[in-house]
Parts: sequence; C-alpha cells; structure tokens
Amino acid sequence: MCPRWQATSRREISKWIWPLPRRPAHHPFCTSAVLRSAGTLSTSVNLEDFPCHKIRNFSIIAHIDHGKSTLADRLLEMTGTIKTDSRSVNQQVLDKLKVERERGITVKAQTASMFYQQNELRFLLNLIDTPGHVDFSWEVSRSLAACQGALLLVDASRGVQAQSLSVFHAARERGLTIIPILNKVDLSTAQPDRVKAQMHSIFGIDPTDVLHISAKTGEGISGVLRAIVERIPPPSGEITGRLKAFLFDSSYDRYRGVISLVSIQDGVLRKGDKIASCHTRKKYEITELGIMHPEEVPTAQLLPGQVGYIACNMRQSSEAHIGDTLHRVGDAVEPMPGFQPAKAMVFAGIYPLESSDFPNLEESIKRLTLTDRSVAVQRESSVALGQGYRLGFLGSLHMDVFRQRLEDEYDANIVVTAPTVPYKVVYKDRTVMVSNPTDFPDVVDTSAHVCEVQEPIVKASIIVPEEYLGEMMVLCFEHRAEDVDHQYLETSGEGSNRAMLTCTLPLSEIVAHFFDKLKSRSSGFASFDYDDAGYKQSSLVKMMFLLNNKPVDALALIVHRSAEQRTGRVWVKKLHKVIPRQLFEVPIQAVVGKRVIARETLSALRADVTAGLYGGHYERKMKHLENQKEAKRKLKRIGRVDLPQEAFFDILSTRRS
Ligand SMILES: Nc1nc2c(ncn2[C@@H]2O[C@H](COP(=O)(O)OP(=O)(O)OP(=O)(O)O)[C@@H](O)[C@H]2O)c(=O)[nH]1
Repeated sequence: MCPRWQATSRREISKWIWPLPRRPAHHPFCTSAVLRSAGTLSTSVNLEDFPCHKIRNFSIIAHIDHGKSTLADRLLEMTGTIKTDSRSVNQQVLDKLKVERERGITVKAQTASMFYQQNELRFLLNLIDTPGHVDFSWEVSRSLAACQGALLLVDASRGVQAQSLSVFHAARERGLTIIPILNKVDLSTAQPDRVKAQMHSIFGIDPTDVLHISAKTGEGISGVLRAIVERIPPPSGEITGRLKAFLFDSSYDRYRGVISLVSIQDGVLRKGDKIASCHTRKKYEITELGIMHPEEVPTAQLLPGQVGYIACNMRQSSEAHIGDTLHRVGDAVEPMPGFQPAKAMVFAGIYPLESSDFPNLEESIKRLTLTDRSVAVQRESSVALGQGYRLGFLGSLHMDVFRQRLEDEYDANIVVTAPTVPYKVVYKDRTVMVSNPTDFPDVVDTSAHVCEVQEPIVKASIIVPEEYLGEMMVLCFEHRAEDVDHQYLETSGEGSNRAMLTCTLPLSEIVAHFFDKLKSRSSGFASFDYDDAGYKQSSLVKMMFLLNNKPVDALALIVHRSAEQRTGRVWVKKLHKVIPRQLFEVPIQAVVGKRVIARETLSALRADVTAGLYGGHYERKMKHLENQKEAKRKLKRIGRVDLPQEAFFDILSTRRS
C-alpha cells in the first residue's frame, strides 16, 4: 500500500473516528448562552437514594406552540434545577440548538432530570420535552418509549388541534398515563370550559382531571408536579435482575464519541462495566455515565427506572441503534421491542455553490448527520451542479431546519434542489425506489417494461372552525384529495364549532406550498397532521428542462400528468426570468418524453461592438458585426449556456418557496 495514502487515510480516520481530541469545558453543540442560562446547580448526585418507587418518567406532548418548552422551563425552575431568570420568562432551556432558539420551535427531544421534594419524600423526575411539528413525530414516539406517563398540553385559547390528536393516540397506544393540562389560561381569549368539553368529547377525558396552568406566569405549576408524582406510575425494574438498558436516543460528541441516552429496565449500570448490544453484538466498556440535569452530570451508577446518558467508546454513530437493548457481556437477555426506523419522506440534492467546496460540504454533512440520525444520506453527482449529496428527510420543515443548521453551524454555501418524494417504479421483474427525478423513466408505458409507477399517499386530517370547512375542501381537491370526509368535533351552541376534515392526499402535494395555503386560506386557524398511508398507482411523468436543447439534470421534476401543462409553463417563465441573456438566442423548453410542453426564448444579448467607432467607417463597422455573428454562431454550435450557480440558486429557491 502506498505509504502516502496510508498516512492520509489514517489522518482522515483519526479526524472522524479515533483517538478523540481533548474535550472542552462545554458541550460543542450548546451555545454558551444556553449553558449560562441553564445554570447547572448540582455536580454530584447519589442515585442510590432513588429506587423505582421514587422515580417518575414522563414526556410533555402537544400540538406545536401549545407551550411544551415553556412548561419544561417552569418545572426545571420550580424544582431548583435551573435558576429562575426574572428577566426572561421564556428561557427555553431545553431548546439547545441555534435553529430552535431562532425559530422558537423544538426539533430535537431533550431529556432533563429533576429532584422534587413532596412532604417527606424526594423524587427523581425525568422529563422529556418533545417537538410538536408533524415532521418530528418519530422523536415523540421514541421519547414515549422511555416513559410511563405524558403531560398532554392543550392551548386554552386555540383548543384541540391536529397534532394534539396524534400525540394523544401515540401515548395511548403505548399505555401511558396521560395528565391532561390546559395551558395559557392567562390569555383573555382562553376558553377553558369549552376546551375541556372538546377534550371530553374527543379524548374521553373527564373535565375534572384537567389541570389549569399558565406556563408563562407559573400559575398552577406546583399542581402539575403533584400530579406527576401522584398519577404517573413508577417504572418497574429489578435491581438484582440482569442488566437491560433501552437505548432511545443518541448524539455525537467529537471528544467522547457516541453519547447514548438510555432507560434502565433491570440491573445496575456502572462505570467500567462491559456491555454488549443485542442489535450489533458489539462489545463496549462504559467510560462515563450520568444524568441530564439538564446538562450532563456524571454519576457512579444508573439504577432500574432511571434515565441517563452513557459514553462507551462507541466510535460510529451508526453503532447506536435507536431501540436497541444493551446488556452485560455474557448475560443472555430478551431484547425489548424496538422502533420502526425513521422513514425519509422528502428527498433533495444538496450541492456546494462552488464545486471546490465539496470536501467541506461532505465533512459538514457527515458531522451534522451524527447528531441527526433520521437523515438518509447518499452521494450523487449532477452534470450541472457537480458532486453533491441526496439527502432524505422526515418532511419539508426537517429539510429546511437541516439546511439552516448546515449554513449556521458549518458556514456552508449550498444549493438545494427541488424536494421530491420517494416513488416506486414497478418493472416487469423488479420494483425500484426513485428519490431522484433523473432516475425516473422517461416514458411510463405499460406495454413496455415499466408496468406502473406508484406515489406515496398520506392520510391527512385538518381541524378548522366550521366557516372555513368549504375552503379547506376546495384546497384539498385542488391537491388531488380522495376519500374526503368530515365530522364536527363539538356541538356547543356558542360561537363557531370546529370540524375535522379527513382525506387521503399524495405526499408530493403537501411538501411544497400546501401548509402555507392552508394557513392563509383559514386565516391561521387550521391545523394539519398526516400519517403514512402507503403507495398508490398514479399517472406521473418526468419533466425535463432544456436550455439551448440540452437537458439540465438538476432541474428535472416528477409531476402528475394533470399538472404538466401548468407546471411546465410556470417553470419555463421562471427560468426565463433568472437566466442571464447570452450572446446567442437560447430556447428554454419543458419537455415530457419527446413532447414540448412549454417554451420561452431568451433573446440574444447584442454587444455593441461598433461603440468605439465614430464617423463613416462603414466597412469597419460591418466587419465587426460579421465577426460578432461568427463568434455567436460558434457559441451556439457548442451549445453551452452560461448558467451561473447563482441563477441555479434563484431557480431552486423559488421552486422551494
Ligand atoms: N400567554 C401565554 N403564552 C404562553 C404560555 N405558554 C407558552 N406561551 C407562549 O407560547 C409560545 C410557544 O411556546 P413554546 O413553549 O415554545 O411551545 P412549544 O409547544 O414548546 O413549541 P414547539 O416545541 O415548537 O412545538 C411562546 O411564545 C410562549 O411564550 C402561557 O401559559 N401563556
């Protein structure tokens, strides 16, 4: 082997894998502001004082913006886990990522352990704050697996919304004890009785069980802590049993490798213990363990029912399989039921704005996907954009958050291609998943070897005041909805009642503009949720865009046949607007198979080659013009359209918006 290659390779490996560099004082993914505001109080904790009956594990679940992170702040403050910051009622301590703080949304579930004294007893409460947006429901479901209870928050002014339903059912399916809570009762628009009646009719919740709080002002928070201890059952587990630790989340620390969050089912886990994974059969040694309080606080051990972090020389994040059971080496244990792996619903190509930046982009993507395990990654190349990656996301918000994190945390200058969903192409002898439009067959002809194409379908539900129901139906039909149905959620005589509209929609119809239209056409009142509903045969075509008769692969689209004319015309017009004029005439065409669907012509830029000539030099003028014509003819023959990357950026960003 070439010694130089060996050296580079080792250097390369050491950058990624081992040995890990010295660890700084702060976790690299937390901003110092977060750490300051978190104000970790305790540095050593003896977990032996907390057997199962003194532990409560719970998640906070709700529709987006109903106040989960604000409630988490108040609980951490009331239990003395963080300092009360009178200047800021909205610390959002558990929203650690910059993108979360900027956008005011949670995208990653976070765990925090708190100590709470009730009467003579001291309890260990393990809280998991979950995201509310439908794209991150995978985070919610795995968080629930580590809990025995859930706080279901409902905004007292907005009432039950679409994701309130989905998270309620997810918690119910797992058999968790649900504590229903009405939040934002301080608002003048709050309608507690009406919302409690909704909760009763939709979830069957007894109105007397519902707690009233304001996570903002702190009203009612002590009642929540009492209810957690009194209503949520403690975890069960045998301290003398064989070690079983359930791995439900992981992150990557470049100094210590993979950090896994585990919930101990049975047995005791200590530093130095030799453990093995049921999934990969690989063996590890625990180098560090502890609880999140809310930052990492090392402890001597983790006991049954406790939730904490472990570092164990795990070098690749793929080794930490979400849903895995860890056990002591040599002990045979029955693995616990795992999770369905995250399923990418939206794919897009990500390319550097400057091709020479590809190595940096590659490194940034590798690092970022170590902290976000739900992204599917595949290398690809495009004639127009060079080397890049095709990434799969859980939804378009997830895609946008990932893009922002690449830009914010890694200073990446990138072009993101139009999002596409994964299609199934059924050939006579095999079925192929296609997540890049260029791989889609040019012609879908049932008499040829492509039997059919199928697209992913979702079961959508929209909750909206009844006066917007008609408008929502129109919107759904515009997006190829089927099986449209509706039901009223309440029957109160006062004010407008709310209805739930359900239908099936092609996933491709909701990845681009659907959510914005839904919000604007319902004046912001509609909430939307969806669930995977499999695949369905569909009449889809591949649309290519030709510039000067040459296809531009990065612009290819898969569209429904009913929308081909409209889409072709719209995009040809947009291309016409953003492509700079060339020295020759450029036809811009949208084609499906051999059919031209739409065309615009970019007129030639006529440089005034005679500008420097004065007076009557007629022959010289003609000569210059002839030379110019010849040069243009040559350029056109070469057929190369000078399309700067910025134009791509414009085209692709307008496609997304
Ligand atoms: N008036 C009032 N506002 C509140 C209350 N609780 C939360 N809010 C506000 O509601 C908004 C959303 O609160 P968050 O805690 O971020 O909501 P969330 O459910 O964590 O949001 P996601 O994580 O994005 O799903 C913020 O502006 C909060 O300040 C409350 O009790 N009263």
